[in-house]
Amino acid sequence: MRILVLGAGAIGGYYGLHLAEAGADVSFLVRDRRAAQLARDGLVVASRGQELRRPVRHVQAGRIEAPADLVLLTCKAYDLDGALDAIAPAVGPETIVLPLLNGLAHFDALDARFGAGRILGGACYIAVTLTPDGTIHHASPGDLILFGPRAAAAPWQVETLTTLFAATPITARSSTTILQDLWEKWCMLAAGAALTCLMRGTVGEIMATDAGPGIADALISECRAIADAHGHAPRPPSATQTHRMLTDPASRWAASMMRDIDAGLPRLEADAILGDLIRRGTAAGIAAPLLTAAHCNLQVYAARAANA
Ligand SMILES: NC(=O)C1=CN([C@@H]2O[C@H](COP(=O)(O)OP(=O)(O)OC[C@H]3O[C@@H](n4cnc5c(N)ncnc54)[C@H](OP(=O)(O)O)[C@@H]3O)[C@@H](O)[C@H]2O)C=CC1
Ligand SMILES: CC(C)(CO)C(=O)C(=O)O
Repeated sequence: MRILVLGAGAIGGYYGLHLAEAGADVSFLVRDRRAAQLARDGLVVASRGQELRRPVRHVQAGRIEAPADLVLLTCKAYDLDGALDAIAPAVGPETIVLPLLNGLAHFDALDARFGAGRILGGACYIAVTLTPDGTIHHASPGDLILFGPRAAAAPWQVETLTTLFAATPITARSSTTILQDLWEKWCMLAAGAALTCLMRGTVGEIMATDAGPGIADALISECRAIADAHGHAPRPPSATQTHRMLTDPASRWAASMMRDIDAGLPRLEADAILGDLIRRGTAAGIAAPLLTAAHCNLQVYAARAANA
Protein backbone atom coordinates (compact mmCIF):
# COMPACT_ATOMS: atom_id res chain seq x y z
CA MET A 1 0.00 0.00 0.00
CA ARG A 2 1.50 3.33 -1.06
CA ILE A 3 1.12 5.80 1.83
CA LEU A 4 1.63 9.54 1.42
CA VAL A 5 1.89 11.53 4.66
CA LEU A 6 1.12 15.23 4.26
CA GLY A 7 3.48 16.91 6.70
CA ALA A 8 6.40 15.49 8.63
CA GLY A 9 5.38 17.40 11.76
CA ALA A 10 4.69 15.95 15.20
CA ILE A 11 1.82 13.63 14.26
CA GLY A 12 2.77 12.82 10.65
CA GLY A 13 6.40 12.28 11.55
CA TYR A 14 5.68 10.10 14.59
CA TYR A 15 3.17 7.73 12.97
CA GLY A 16 4.84 7.86 9.55
CA LEU A 17 8.28 7.01 10.94
CA HIS A 18 6.98 3.97 12.81
CA LEU A 19 5.13 2.76 9.71
CA ALA A 20 8.30 3.20 7.63
CA GLU A 21 10.35 1.37 10.30
CA ALA A 22 7.89 -1.53 10.01
CA GLY A 23 8.53 -1.72 6.27
CA ALA A 24 5.53 0.21 4.93
CA ASP A 25 5.87 2.14 1.66
CA VAL A 26 5.74 5.68 3.12
CA SER A 27 6.59 9.05 1.54
CA PHE A 28 6.24 12.45 3.15
CA LEU A 29 4.87 15.47 1.29
CA VAL A 30 6.72 18.43 2.80
CA ARG A 31 7.64 22.07 2.19
CA ASP A 32 11.12 23.49 1.53
CA ARG A 33 12.42 23.96 5.10
CA ARG A 34 11.32 20.51 6.26
CA ALA A 35 12.62 18.92 3.05
CA ALA A 36 16.07 20.37 3.78
CA GLN A 37 15.97 19.08 7.37
CA LEU A 38 14.90 15.61 6.25
CA ALA A 39 17.59 15.47 3.57
CA ARG A 40 20.24 16.50 6.10
CA ASP A 41 19.21 14.60 9.25
CA GLY A 42 16.57 12.09 8.26
CA LEU A 43 13.40 11.87 10.35
CA VAL A 44 14.16 11.93 14.07
CA VAL A 45 11.78 10.90 16.86
CA ALA A 46 12.73 10.94 20.56
CA SER A 47 10.37 8.54 22.30
CA ARG A 48 10.44 6.52 25.51
CA GLY A 49 14.11 7.31 26.16
CA GLN A 50 15.21 6.27 22.66
CA GLU A 51 16.11 8.20 19.55
CA LEU A 52 14.80 6.79 16.29
CA ARG A 53 16.41 8.22 13.19
CA ARG A 54 16.01 7.09 9.61
CA PRO A 55 16.23 8.49 6.10
CA VAL A 56 12.74 8.82 4.63
CA ARG A 57 11.41 9.39 1.14
CA HIS A 58 10.03 12.87 0.75
CA VAL A 59 8.50 14.85 -2.05
CA GLN A 60 7.41 18.45 -2.52
CA ALA A 61 4.21 19.86 -3.96
CA GLY A 62 4.05 19.68 -7.73
CA ARG A 63 6.32 16.61 -7.86
CA ILE A 64 3.75 13.90 -7.16
CA GLU A 65 3.86 11.40 -9.99
CA ALA A 66 1.20 8.82 -9.08
CA PRO A 67 -1.82 8.53 -6.81
CA ALA A 68 -1.34 7.08 -3.33
CA ASP A 69 -3.50 4.30 -1.90
CA LEU A 70 -3.74 6.14 1.40
CA VAL A 71 -3.05 9.78 2.26
CA LEU A 72 -2.48 10.60 5.93
CA LEU A 73 -3.37 14.25 6.38
CA THR A 74 -1.50 15.68 9.36
CA CYS A 75 -1.40 19.48 8.97
CA LYS A 76 -2.73 21.96 11.50
CA ALA A 77 -6.27 23.23 10.87
CA TYR A 78 -5.06 26.66 9.73
CA ASP A 79 -3.03 25.05 6.92
CA LEU A 80 -5.88 22.92 5.62
CA ASP A 81 -6.62 24.75 2.35
CA GLY A 82 -3.01 24.66 1.15
CA ALA A 83 -2.67 21.06 2.27
CA LEU A 84 -5.69 20.00 0.20
CA ASP A 85 -4.18 21.67 -2.88
CA ALA A 86 -0.90 19.88 -2.18
CA ILE A 87 -2.39 16.37 -1.85
CA ALA A 88 -4.86 16.71 -4.76
CA PRO A 89 -2.48 15.17 -7.37
CA ALA A 90 -2.05 12.15 -5.07
CA VAL A 91 -5.79 11.53 -4.77
CA GLY A 92 -6.82 9.19 -7.59
CA PRO A 93 -10.09 7.28 -8.05
CA GLU A 94 -9.13 4.59 -5.50
CA THR A 95 -7.32 6.78 -2.96
CA ILE A 96 -8.52 6.98 0.64
CA VAL A 97 -7.70 9.97 2.87
CA LEU A 98 -7.23 9.65 6.63
CA PRO A 99 -7.17 13.06 8.35
CA LEU A 100 -5.69 13.10 11.87
CA LEU A 101 -6.55 16.70 12.75
CA ASN A 102 -8.37 17.46 15.98
CA GLY A 103 -12.03 18.50 15.84
CA LEU A 104 -14.46 17.92 12.98
CA ALA A 105 -14.20 21.17 11.02
CA HIS A 106 -11.90 19.70 8.35
CA PHE A 107 -14.47 17.21 7.07
CA ASP A 108 -16.58 19.80 5.23
CA ALA A 109 -13.63 20.93 3.13
CA LEU A 110 -12.36 17.37 2.56
CA ASP A 111 -15.78 16.02 1.61
CA ALA A 112 -16.43 18.90 -0.78
CA ARG A 113 -13.04 18.53 -2.45
CA PHE A 114 -12.65 14.75 -2.73
CA GLY A 115 -16.06 13.20 -1.90
CA ALA A 116 -17.16 12.01 1.56
CA GLY A 117 -16.94 8.31 0.62
CA ARG A 118 -13.16 8.35 0.49
CA ILE A 119 -12.57 10.33 3.72
CA LEU A 120 -12.02 8.22 6.84
CA GLY A 121 -12.14 9.51 10.40
CA GLY A 122 -9.07 9.41 12.62
CA ALA A 123 -8.21 10.45 16.19
CA CYS A 124 -4.89 10.33 18.06
CA TYR A 125 -4.36 10.26 21.81
CA ILE A 126 -0.72 11.28 22.06
CA ALA A 127 1.42 14.28 23.03
CA VAL A 128 4.14 14.92 20.45
CA THR A 129 5.93 18.15 19.56
CA LEU A 130 8.13 19.11 16.61
CA THR A 131 11.04 21.25 17.80
CA PRO A 132 12.76 23.83 15.56
CA ASP A 133 15.78 21.51 15.05
CA GLY A 134 13.41 18.99 13.43
CA THR A 135 13.26 16.45 16.27
CA ILE A 136 9.83 15.11 17.21
CA HIS A 137 9.52 14.68 20.98
CA HIS A 138 7.01 12.14 22.27
CA ALA A 139 5.97 13.15 25.80
CA SER A 140 2.91 11.05 26.63
CA PRO A 141 3.05 7.45 27.86
CA GLY A 142 0.63 6.37 25.12
CA ASP A 143 0.20 6.85 21.38
CA LEU A 144 -3.28 5.48 20.62
CA ILE A 145 -4.59 6.05 17.10
CA LEU A 146 -8.17 5.21 16.09
CA PHE A 147 -9.36 5.18 12.49
CA GLY A 148 -12.33 3.96 10.51
CA PRO A 149 -15.02 4.76 7.97
CA ARG A 150 -17.52 7.48 8.89
CA ALA A 151 -20.49 5.85 7.14
CA ALA A 152 -20.00 3.21 4.47
CA ALA A 153 -18.14 -0.07 4.85
CA ALA A 154 -14.42 0.11 5.48
CA PRO A 155 -12.26 0.20 2.34
CA TRP A 156 -9.41 -2.34 2.05
CA GLN A 157 -6.91 0.31 3.16
CA VAL A 158 -8.30 0.16 6.73
CA GLU A 159 -7.45 -3.51 7.16
CA THR A 160 -4.03 -3.08 5.56
CA LEU A 161 -3.26 -0.12 7.82
CA THR A 162 -4.31 -2.17 10.85
CA THR A 163 -1.90 -4.91 9.79
CA LEU A 164 0.91 -2.42 9.21
CA PHE A 165 0.41 -0.80 12.62
CA ALA A 166 0.46 -4.25 14.24
CA ALA A 167 4.12 -4.49 13.23
CA THR A 168 4.91 -1.22 15.13
CA PRO A 169 4.96 -0.44 18.86
CA ILE A 170 1.97 1.89 18.31
CA THR A 171 -1.42 1.17 19.86
CA ALA A 172 -3.72 1.33 16.84
CA ARG A 173 -7.36 0.31 16.47
CA SER A 174 -9.72 0.35 13.57
CA SER A 175 -13.10 1.61 14.73
CA THR A 176 -16.68 1.15 13.55
CA THR A 177 -17.77 4.15 15.65
CA ILE A 178 -15.23 6.71 14.54
CA LEU A 179 -17.65 9.68 14.54
CA GLN A 180 -18.51 8.98 18.17
CA ASP A 181 -14.79 8.54 18.91
CA LEU A 182 -14.07 11.89 17.27
CA TRP A 183 -16.75 13.68 19.30
CA GLU A 184 -15.39 12.12 22.52
CA LYS A 185 -11.85 13.19 21.73
CA TRP A 186 -13.12 16.65 20.75
CA CYS A 187 -15.09 17.09 24.01
CA MET A 188 -12.03 16.11 26.04
CA LEU A 189 -9.69 18.33 24.07
CA ALA A 190 -12.00 21.36 23.85
CA ALA A 191 -12.65 21.33 27.60
CA GLY A 192 -8.95 20.76 28.32
CA ALA A 193 -7.74 23.38 25.85
CA ALA A 194 -10.27 25.95 27.07
CA LEU A 195 -9.29 25.26 30.69
CA THR A 196 -5.52 25.28 30.32
CA CYS A 197 -5.33 28.08 27.70
CA LEU A 198 -7.77 30.39 29.50
CA MET A 199 -5.91 29.98 32.79
CA ARG A 200 -2.46 29.66 31.13
CA GLY A 201 -1.50 26.74 33.36
CA THR A 202 -1.45 23.01 33.84
CA VAL A 203 -4.41 21.08 35.17
CA GLY A 204 -2.61 20.64 38.52
CA GLU A 205 -1.96 24.37 38.85
CA ILE A 206 -5.58 25.14 38.04
CA MET A 207 -6.91 22.54 40.49
CA ALA A 208 -4.92 24.26 43.24
CA THR A 209 -7.01 27.45 42.85
CA ASP A 210 -10.35 28.21 44.51
CA ALA A 211 -12.44 28.20 41.35
CA GLY A 212 -10.45 25.77 39.18
CA PRO A 213 -12.31 22.52 39.92
CA GLY A 214 -15.70 24.16 39.36
CA ILE A 215 -14.57 25.72 36.08
CA ALA A 216 -13.26 22.35 34.85
CA ASP A 217 -16.62 20.73 35.66
CA ALA A 218 -18.53 23.53 33.94
CA LEU A 219 -16.40 23.29 30.78
CA ILE A 220 -16.87 19.52 30.63
CA SER A 221 -20.64 20.05 30.96
CA GLU A 222 -20.72 22.65 28.18
CA CYS A 223 -18.91 20.31 25.78
CA ARG A 224 -21.10 17.38 26.75
CA ALA A 225 -24.31 19.37 26.20
CA ILE A 226 -23.23 20.33 22.67
CA ALA A 227 -22.17 16.78 21.79
CA ASP A 228 -25.42 15.44 23.24
CA ALA A 229 -27.47 17.87 21.13
CA HIS A 230 -25.75 16.39 18.07
CA GLY A 231 -26.39 12.79 19.15
CA HIS A 232 -22.84 12.11 20.33
CA ALA A 233 -22.75 12.52 24.12
CA PRO A 234 -19.52 10.96 25.42
CA ARG A 235 -20.00 7.36 26.55
CA PRO A 236 -19.30 6.58 30.23
CA PRO A 237 -15.65 5.42 29.85
CA SER A 238 -14.76 8.58 27.94
CA ALA A 239 -16.72 10.84 30.31
CA THR A 240 -14.99 9.28 33.32
CA GLN A 241 -11.55 9.52 31.71
CA THR A 242 -12.07 13.17 30.73
CA HIS A 243 -13.22 14.12 34.21
CA ARG A 244 -10.29 12.31 35.81
CA MET A 245 -7.80 13.90 33.42
CA LEU A 246 -9.09 17.46 33.77
CA THR A 247 -9.50 17.46 37.57
CA ASP A 248 -6.36 15.60 38.69
CA PRO A 249 -4.60 17.80 41.28
CA ALA A 250 -1.24 16.13 40.51
CA SER A 251 -1.48 16.57 36.73
CA ARG A 252 1.21 18.48 34.83
CA TRP A 253 -0.76 18.20 31.58
CA ALA A 254 -1.81 21.10 29.41
CA ALA A 255 -3.41 20.87 25.97
CA SER A 256 -1.15 21.03 22.91
CA MET A 257 -2.68 24.45 22.16
CA MET A 258 -1.32 25.64 25.49
CA ARG A 259 2.06 24.16 24.58
CA ASP A 260 1.83 26.18 21.33
CA ILE A 261 1.19 29.35 23.37
CA ASP A 262 4.16 28.56 25.64
CA ALA A 263 6.30 28.12 22.53
CA GLY A 264 5.15 31.55 21.31
CA LEU A 265 3.58 30.18 18.11
CA PRO A 266 1.60 32.93 16.37
CA ARG A 267 -1.14 30.68 14.99
CA LEU A 268 -3.42 28.40 17.00
CA GLU A 269 -6.19 25.93 16.14
CA ALA A 270 -8.63 27.80 18.37
CA ASP A 271 -11.28 28.22 15.69
CA ALA A 272 -11.32 24.52 14.73
CA ILE A 273 -11.31 23.30 18.32
CA LEU A 274 -13.36 25.92 20.18
CA GLY A 275 -15.00 28.20 17.59
CA ASP A 276 -16.51 25.34 15.60
CA LEU A 277 -17.83 23.65 18.76
CA ILE A 278 -19.38 26.92 19.99
CA ARG A 279 -21.05 27.43 16.59
CA ARG A 280 -22.48 23.89 16.67
CA GLY A 281 -23.78 24.68 20.17
CA THR A 282 -25.39 27.91 19.00
CA ALA A 283 -27.03 26.07 16.09
CA ALA A 284 -28.57 23.65 18.61
CA GLY A 285 -29.65 26.44 21.00
CA ILE A 286 -26.94 25.68 23.57
CA ALA A 287 -25.04 28.51 25.23
CA ALA A 288 -21.41 27.86 26.15
CA PRO A 289 -20.21 30.92 28.08
CA LEU A 290 -16.92 29.48 29.34
CA LEU A 291 -15.93 28.01 25.97
CA THR A 292 -16.81 31.39 24.45
CA ALA A 293 -14.63 33.25 26.98
CA ALA A 294 -11.72 30.91 26.21
CA HIS A 295 -12.17 31.37 22.47
CA CYS A 296 -12.29 35.17 22.88
CA ASN A 297 -9.07 35.01 24.93
CA LEU A 298 -7.34 32.99 22.19
CA GLN A 299 -8.59 35.31 19.44
CA VAL A 300 -6.99 38.22 21.31
CA TYR A 301 -3.74 36.21 21.58
CA ALA A 302 -3.79 35.49 17.83
CA ALA A 303 -4.59 39.10 16.91
CA ARG A 304 -1.71 40.37 19.05
CA ALA A 305 0.65 37.81 17.52
CA ALA A 306 -0.44 38.81 14.01
CA ASN A 307 0.16 42.50 14.76
CA ALA A 308 3.48 42.00 16.55
N1 LIG B 1 0.88 17.13 18.47
C1 LIG B 1 0.01 16.38 19.18
O1 LIG B 1 0.36 15.87 20.27
C2 LIG B 1 -1.37 16.13 18.66
C3 LIG B 1 -1.83 16.80 17.54
N2 LIG B 1 -3.09 16.49 17.06
C4 LIG B 1 -3.60 17.18 15.89
O2 LIG B 1 -2.86 16.77 14.75
C5 LIG B 1 -2.81 17.82 13.79
C6 LIG B 1 -1.34 18.06 13.41
O3 LIG B 1 -0.69 18.56 14.56
P1 LIG B 1 0.89 18.51 14.75
O4 LIG B 1 1.45 17.33 14.08
O5 LIG B 1 1.13 18.71 16.19
O6 LIG B 1 1.34 19.82 13.96
P2 LIG B 1 2.80 20.20 13.44
O7 LIG B 1 2.79 21.68 13.27
O8 LIG B 1 3.85 19.59 14.29
O9 LIG B 1 2.88 19.49 12.02
C7 LIG B 1 2.10 19.88 10.94
C8 LIG B 1 2.97 19.77 9.72
O10 LIG B 1 2.16 19.95 8.58
C9 LIG B 1 2.99 20.55 7.62
N3 LIG B 1 2.22 21.18 6.55
C10 LIG B 1 1.20 22.06 6.64
N4 LIG B 1 0.76 22.41 5.43
C11 LIG B 1 1.54 21.75 4.54
C12 LIG B 1 1.59 21.70 3.12
N5 LIG B 1 0.76 22.42 2.37
N6 LIG B 1 2.53 20.92 2.54
C13 LIG B 1 3.38 20.20 3.29
N7 LIG B 1 3.39 20.19 4.64
C14 LIG B 1 2.47 20.96 5.25
C15 LIG B 1 3.79 21.58 8.38
O11 LIG B 1 4.93 21.86 7.63
P3 LIG B 1 5.85 23.15 7.82
O12 LIG B 1 6.91 22.67 8.76
O13 LIG B 1 6.34 23.40 6.43
O14 LIG B 1 4.99 24.24 8.37
C16 LIG B 1 4.08 20.86 9.68
O15 LIG B 1 5.33 20.25 9.70
C17 LIG B 1 -3.47 19.03 14.44
O16 LIG B 1 -4.81 19.14 14.04
C18 LIG B 1 -3.40 18.70 15.94
O17 LIG B 1 -4.45 19.31 16.70
C19 LIG B 1 -3.86 15.49 17.61
C20 LIG B 1 -3.42 14.82 18.70
C21 LIG B 1 -2.19 15.12 19.37
C1 LIG C 1 -4.54 13.89 23.05
C2 LIG C 1 -4.23 15.30 23.50
C3 LIG C 1 -5.23 15.71 24.53
C4 LIG C 1 -2.84 15.15 24.08
O1 LIG C 1 -2.34 16.23 24.73
C5 LIG C 1 -4.29 16.26 22.33
O2 LIG C 1 -4.79 15.91 21.30
C6 LIG C 1 -3.87 17.67 22.44
O3 LIG C 1 -3.48 18.13 23.50
O4 LIG C 1 -3.97 18.36 21.40
